[in-house]
Amino acid sequence: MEWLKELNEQQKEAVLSTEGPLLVLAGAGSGKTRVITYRIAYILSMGLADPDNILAITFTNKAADEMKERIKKLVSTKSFAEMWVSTFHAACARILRMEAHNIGFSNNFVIFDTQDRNQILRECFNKLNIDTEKLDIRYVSRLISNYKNQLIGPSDVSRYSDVDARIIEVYKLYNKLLKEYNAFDFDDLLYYTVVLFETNPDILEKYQNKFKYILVDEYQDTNYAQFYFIYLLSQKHMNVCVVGDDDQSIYSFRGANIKNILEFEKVFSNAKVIKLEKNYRSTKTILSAANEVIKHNYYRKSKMLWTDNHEGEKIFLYSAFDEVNEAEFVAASIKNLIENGVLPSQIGVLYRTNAQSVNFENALSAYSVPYKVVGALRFYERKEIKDIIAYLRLITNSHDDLSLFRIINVPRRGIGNSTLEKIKVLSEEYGVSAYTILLERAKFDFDKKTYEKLNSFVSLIEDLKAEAENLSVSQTIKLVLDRTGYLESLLSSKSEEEFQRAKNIEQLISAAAIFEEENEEPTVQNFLNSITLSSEEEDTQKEEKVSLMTVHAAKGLEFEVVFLTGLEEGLFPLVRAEEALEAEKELEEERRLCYVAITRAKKLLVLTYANNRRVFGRFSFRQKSCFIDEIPQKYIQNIYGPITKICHTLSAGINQVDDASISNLQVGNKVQHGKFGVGKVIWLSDDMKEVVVEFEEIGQKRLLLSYANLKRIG
Ligand SMILES: Nc1ncnc2c1ncn2[C@@H]1O[C@H](COP(=O)(O)OP(=O)(O)OP(=O)(O)O)[C@@H](O)[C@H]1O
Ligand SMILES: [Mg+2]
Repeated sequence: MEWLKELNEQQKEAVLSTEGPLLVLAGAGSGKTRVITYRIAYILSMGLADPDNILAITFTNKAADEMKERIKKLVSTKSFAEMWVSTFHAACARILRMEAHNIGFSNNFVIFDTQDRNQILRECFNKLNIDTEKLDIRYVSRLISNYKNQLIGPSDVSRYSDVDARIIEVYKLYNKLLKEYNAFDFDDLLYYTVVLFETNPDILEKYQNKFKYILVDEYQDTNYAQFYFIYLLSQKHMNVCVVGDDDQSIYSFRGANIKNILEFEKVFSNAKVIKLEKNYRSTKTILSAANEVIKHNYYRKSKMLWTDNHEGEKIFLYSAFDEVNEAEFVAASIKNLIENGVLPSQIGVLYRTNAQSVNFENALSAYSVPYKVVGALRFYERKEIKDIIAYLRLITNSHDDLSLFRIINVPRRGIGNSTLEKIKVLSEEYGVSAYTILLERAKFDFDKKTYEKLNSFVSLIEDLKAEAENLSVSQTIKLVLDRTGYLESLLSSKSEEEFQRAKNIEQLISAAAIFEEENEEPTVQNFLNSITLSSEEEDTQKEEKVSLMTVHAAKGLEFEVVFLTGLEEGLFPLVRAEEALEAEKELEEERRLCYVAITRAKKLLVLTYANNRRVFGRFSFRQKSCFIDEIPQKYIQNIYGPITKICHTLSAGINQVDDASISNLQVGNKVQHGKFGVGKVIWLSDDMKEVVVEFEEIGQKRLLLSYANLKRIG
């Protein structure tokens, strides 16, 4: 285990203290995620447990994949597929796939996403004759979600809060419908897993025995249901290790409860607590700025965080005329950084709200900079993809009415609204699924024409069901496309939009093929499971692209260069400082968000704000964010144009060379660059900061060594 040397003393202690409850409470970039990764590797290497005895929880699916990859690099010859490294949701879905029949669902349930949920809620409002003008669906949606996160069922609500009786009615009906559809929403996955454990002690015991070691990353953002899930599971072996940072708790609006981390020692008596104080990620300047900002929060455990890293460049501050100019500045600067060898994937553009992305998208396109918007326009939420998925869902679970109504007339089959209404009414009257009504269609008085149409729809679905049994996921999708004429109807249209849709479907088939390769049990059902869970974040592409994302989505990530944008009062912080007396807690959460944002940057942090911004199409005058003023002036350098013009300043600030293979680079070495390909070093500056490479394809380029991510290959 040579790699234990890659840990400092405190990290090593956290990795080696495998038995008993452990809390690692530490600031950003101090190696918490590394501790979890190495701890798993250590447990496996020491033979303390098999991969299937481990449950590790990460905040996103992407983080789970990365963690698995890293563990594989540290330990070899183990059956990794058995190891549970996933989000809470995915872990619960996996348990319910095997156990849901114990609580009145069937194991082939479907998972409804947020859109599905709102549609079902609309249905509930209709049925209960509630006016959506008077009661906001999104409000009720959030409320129900909050209840579930706190493990409060419909019949318990009135005990906990003084809530409108209609909301309780909606909650009850909503749950009833989901059960009829044999579906869970995201919150249900946790809620019902806990219900399962509480009502079936033998099943709980089975999983308690199985998971000898439990590890949770980003513990500060767990909600009550998640805490309780971990609590129940860990009661047998008590080997539960959680890592987190109270300063980075940013999901309270989704029910996350910071108490979980602050009271860990109370709940798990004898818990060991380890603090990590050394930051490995950021320059001294960036870390100091982050420390200064977070110091303004009153409700926090004070922490020390220091770094051995270089002073680094000052933090750049750009004051833009308006949001268009801000985006232009960011795009021009990025273009220049990339030309100087910074990999696009090492650049992050962060903003407070999703709506801000559009300006950056436009500007980056204009500068031909490749980018991806992380977390927005989710692939699996596009219409055509949802249509095909609805077919797959219906094939695996014909009681899924939501999917049935989605596609019964897609592509058009001439089944009119009045027929659909009639089917709905009948299914309610008889208390069966809509598909059952279709199967029994002869018993009801559909007119002849409609009857024929229903006939052919049912035989289509029945044929698909029968044939799909022996097919892989991608083959099943192709079968659906073929039999329904879905793709044909898109391709026959000449519009660009339809063409794009066809392209997206192609991508879905590729995604299915990848799924088949990577999974042990690549059934259609497992595929559906995995995509519904990953659609909350989208990052299937691994190409070289600049990342645009909200600060929330950036949690746990790191970039060489971070642009933190829209730093204006009323935007970031989203609450106004002067209203902060009552909104004190909200302002503190905004400040934690700002702390998360700043600490994503390794070498360079660029802050921007606009003096004018169009809000609902109208120009409004903006004031710069109070957070900017919380960073001492000595760390800040105002700049007045794109980073282009001051590239040499930038290079002067970057005197750190990361990669050992590059640190003793010499003229004549062969190197590889992410974008420019293979080349030969023909000049090196005395201070080893700059290098000129003769690339085979594009000729000479002058690069900043610490940014260029060159790999020596000869
Ligand atoms: N002992 C170490 N030696 C060298 N590099 C380290 C060490 N520990 C952590 N790092 C590096 O520091 C960076 C931050 O580590 P990591 O992401 O684990 O921190 P974290 O505490 O989880 O951060 P966050 O709070 O943002 O989630 C990573 O690039 C990691 O590889
Ligand atoms: Mg982390």
